Amino acid sequence: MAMAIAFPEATNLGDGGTTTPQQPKLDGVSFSQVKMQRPPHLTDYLPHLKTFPNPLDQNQFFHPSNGFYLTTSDVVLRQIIYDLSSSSSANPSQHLAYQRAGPRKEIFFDPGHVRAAIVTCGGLCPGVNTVIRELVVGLWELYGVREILGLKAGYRGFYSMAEPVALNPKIVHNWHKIGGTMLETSRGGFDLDKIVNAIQHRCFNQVFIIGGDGTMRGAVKIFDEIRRRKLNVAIVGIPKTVDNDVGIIDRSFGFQTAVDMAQQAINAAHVEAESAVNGVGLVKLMGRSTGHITLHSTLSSRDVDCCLIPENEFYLEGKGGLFEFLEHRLKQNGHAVLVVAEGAGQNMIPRSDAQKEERDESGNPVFLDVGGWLKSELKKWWSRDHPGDLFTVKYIDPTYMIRAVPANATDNLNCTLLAHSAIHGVMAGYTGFVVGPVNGNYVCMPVQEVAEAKNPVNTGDHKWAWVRSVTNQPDFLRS
Ligand SMILES: Nc1ncnc2c1ncn2[C@@H]1O[C@H](COP(=O)(O)OP(=O)(O)OP(=O)(O)O)[C@@H](O)[C@H]1O
Ligand SMILES: O=P(O)(O)OC[C@H]1O[C@](O)(CO)[C@@H](O)[C@@H]1O
Ligand SMILES: [Mg+2]
Repeated sequence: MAMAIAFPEATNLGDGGTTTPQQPKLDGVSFSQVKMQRPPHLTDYLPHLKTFPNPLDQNQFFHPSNGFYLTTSDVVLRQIIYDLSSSSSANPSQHLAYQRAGPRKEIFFDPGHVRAAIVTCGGLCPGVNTVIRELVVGLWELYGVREILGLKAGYRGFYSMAEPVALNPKIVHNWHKIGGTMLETSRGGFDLDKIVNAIQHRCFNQVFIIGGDGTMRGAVKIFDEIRRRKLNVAIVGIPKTVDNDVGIIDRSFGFQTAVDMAQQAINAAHVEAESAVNGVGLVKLMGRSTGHITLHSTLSSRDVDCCLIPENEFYLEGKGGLFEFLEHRLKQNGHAVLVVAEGAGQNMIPRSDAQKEERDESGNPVFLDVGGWLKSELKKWWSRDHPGDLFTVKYIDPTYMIRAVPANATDNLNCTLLAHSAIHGVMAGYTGFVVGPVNGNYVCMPVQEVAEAKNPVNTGDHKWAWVRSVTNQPDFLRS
């Protein structure tokens, strides 16, 4: 259950500020223990900015009701799970809270003078085009913004020769049905000075940055430099990661679509394995440092015999190893399905010194193909231990097929709410922030905090325990 609490009007909600006049209590939690993770605001360094009434007041189709506009006292608690035995160390002494995302009665931009920029960075993810579409339509329809520019091909689009594209609702109207990013994306090309100079020279005053963990680390630097130069420019990040490796938020958009798409590969692997004598279906799924796609695909499919993720090291030979497990499973069922995340098992794959150093343009390590390596190890093992017996490994690597698709309905809705959260937040003067769902409610969080937060699979929790009991796979803890 979400715990969005409306405080009585707070007197001091500055960075780390926590005081409220009446110190109310909720189920034994004193509000004085709440620590606001307040997003930065333009007035932190431009204290005399003018405010404007929210144009939603004048919207001819919609009349804001009581409570429609949020204030600084509308917050969402980060933690909603507690152990009521008071001595437990699971309970924090302070409760982190984020500002709820949504429209504010007063805004800090004259919509007629807004020049908004949208950029997409990093790998593709289902729903990127939906976010762009909803940013454009939302800025245009809700606030009457008319200058919206799409930058081409990631961060380098700020300063490259490619001219930004003028966007309007007509141009973007069916983008939510298209996979990829119509603005194009790229890795690398982060040149801080050139980017911030370009923001100044092109007179952008709202910058919407859609990207993953690397992109958010870049957004922190852009925000810091904008603040250092005291520019009236709001920066907002919208987390995009098919791997679901960004922390704090419940889930990143596009992730569920990717899990849906992965089912097709797992089903095919299952059919191939079942139709062979001693058949193994092997599927490799995306997940550089986190195994969320692999884990969720395993739990959704129920045809998976073993799920291998980067957070849980595995080994092949000996007691409790993968080969011993497969030996039993093949004897029992005649077939088995393995699903492996691309970042799993990387330490076991032999590689040259040059391969160890290899990085992509953004500085991410380049992985070797764990699926291809596993397939060859499985074949070696079988011919060594069962010479002459039939054995088949069918390896399926759907790679980009799970992310180069339009978002499903759930992800599309998430994209819409994210875009609207970003627009309302920026209009309200927030900057250096990221929007996302926390405990089911959309919030504005400091970009610095999100850029530092990771989201590994917790192999100590019940979800991973459930994977183990669904598959009965070994825990790979050498005894
Ligand atoms: N520490 C950093 N500082 C500044 N810029 C960065 C940093 N890390 C990455 N970037 C830039 O952010 C952009 C995207 O980074 P990256 O390729 O790692 O993808 P990402 O945003 O993490 O998305 P994903 O991993 O989900 O595809 C690139 O332009 C890269 O140069
Ligand atoms: O080949 P590209 O476009 O660099 O992207 C591949 C990577 O992007 C991701 O989808 C997201 O980081 C990873 O799962 C994958 O390793
Ligand atoms: Mg990344």
